[in-house]
Amino acid sequence: MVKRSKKSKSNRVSLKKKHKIIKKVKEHHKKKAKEAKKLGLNKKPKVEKDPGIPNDWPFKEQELKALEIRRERAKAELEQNKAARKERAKKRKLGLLEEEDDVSMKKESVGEETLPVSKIRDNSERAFYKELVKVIEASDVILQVLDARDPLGTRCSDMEKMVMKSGAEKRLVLLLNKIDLVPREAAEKWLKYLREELPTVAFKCSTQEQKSNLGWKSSSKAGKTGMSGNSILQTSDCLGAESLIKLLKNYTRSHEIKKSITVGIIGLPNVGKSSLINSLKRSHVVNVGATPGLTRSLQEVQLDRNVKLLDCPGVVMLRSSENDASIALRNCKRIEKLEDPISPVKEILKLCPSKVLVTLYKVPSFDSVDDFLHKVATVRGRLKKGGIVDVEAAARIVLHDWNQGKIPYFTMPPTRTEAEVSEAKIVTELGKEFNVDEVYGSESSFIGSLKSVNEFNPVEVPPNVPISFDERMLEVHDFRAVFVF
Ligand SMILES: Nc1nc2c(ncn2[C@@H]2O[C@H](COP(=O)(O)OP(=O)(O)OP(=O)(O)O)[C@@H](O)[C@H]2O)c(=O)[nH]1
Repeated sequence: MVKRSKKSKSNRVSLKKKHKIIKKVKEHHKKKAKEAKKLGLNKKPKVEKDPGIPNDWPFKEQELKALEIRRERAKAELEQNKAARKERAKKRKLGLLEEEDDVSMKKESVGEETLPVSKIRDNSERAFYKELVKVIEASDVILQVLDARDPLGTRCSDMEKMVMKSGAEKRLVLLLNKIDLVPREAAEKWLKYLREELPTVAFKCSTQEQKSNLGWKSSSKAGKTGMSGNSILQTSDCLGAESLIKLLKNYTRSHEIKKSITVGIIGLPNVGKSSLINSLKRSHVVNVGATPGLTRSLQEVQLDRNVKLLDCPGVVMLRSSENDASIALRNCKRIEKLEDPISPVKEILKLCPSKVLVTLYKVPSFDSVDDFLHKVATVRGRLKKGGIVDVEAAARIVLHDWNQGKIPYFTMPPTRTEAEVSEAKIVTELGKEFNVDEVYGSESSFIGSLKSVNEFNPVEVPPNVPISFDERMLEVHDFRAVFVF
């Protein structure tokens, strides 16, 4: 055996000693386990076994059958709920289900009497209408946002009447939004036309995605640097914010007694009300999206010490009896909810030269709306099960493009009749309150730098007439009656 040096500090031991230790530890554990067993310490608690139905019970057979039926029923109910959930999720994905429908489902589950879906939608539209009334009531200045592509078609005469009726001290201002989508000639003519009736400002909302620090393009810079039409169209910055704020400040100053004002923002769905608020606030404070009806209730945003903004939902019951397609083309209905998306596309084909659509969708020439949609569906790969082309999906794509400005179009103001000319008056007093000359002067620079018709060849379409509310809603809600809350 190797003798260990007395100086060595190593812990190495001989194998004999190591095995002896292992053996001892094993014996110790064994002894402990034996003792624990004796005391009953490591016994697992016994699970009470279900004795089941005693064999000698006379009704055992019937009871087993009833049990089986109950089990089957519970299983079927689970399956049913699962299928209903799947169906609802599918509908929600397609945008066919509203929150109210969910509410009705919940009510159904607790056994309450439920309303038909159409009635629920009616009620939701009335709720939006009530929000609109609240916004008008609470505001000093009401900004009606119009889509510059079709300002008359996105004007709502009933909303304007509501403002007029709600008080002599309320002021209505028009805001021509999305000017980046129209040629300079149209923007200028529309501004002149609308300014004959009401103070009107031109605007382009910021379309930036970031949460804060949304850009503003100063109107003076746009003019001085001679920004080309191209750069104006490409910039995602907001244009016209300075002029609008100047206009509001002028109004605040002209009413010395009143230091702060509330500005209600109203307009048809999708004209850009929420985008306007975000652009002014320079951050995403309210939700924005290409879906009409995104804003569902009144929202308050404090712009600064003197100005409070109120965002209003745009969906109200609109008179759609004469032409559903025209409502769809004004971007007032959810495209996913349209029962017939093909009719509005038919209208688009009537308005647009086929050359424009062939180039835009990269399809061969077509001879009918069905042919066009078949070709679009094939090019875009919209196929149903079994490889059948999905014409409706193609129609929805075209409608989206129309509403988002991918199919460029614009309108020109109609010539006023003699009666209208005498009616249309520049409300000089109103103009003074807002000091419009100063404001209009500052915005002319960026209007001048918009693209001209020849530069991007948009399609000129006839302007629509202003839209009204559905009479059914007006019957129920007399304006004065609704103002009493
Ligand atoms: N090109 C362009 N698009 C804009 C402009 N302003 C808004 N949009 C787009 O228009 C769509 C609708 O904007 P929203 O601000 O959600 O419209 P809204 O009026 O609040 O809509 P509702 O909530 O349905 O009442 C969005 O896709 C915006 O990006 C603009 O000045 N130019």
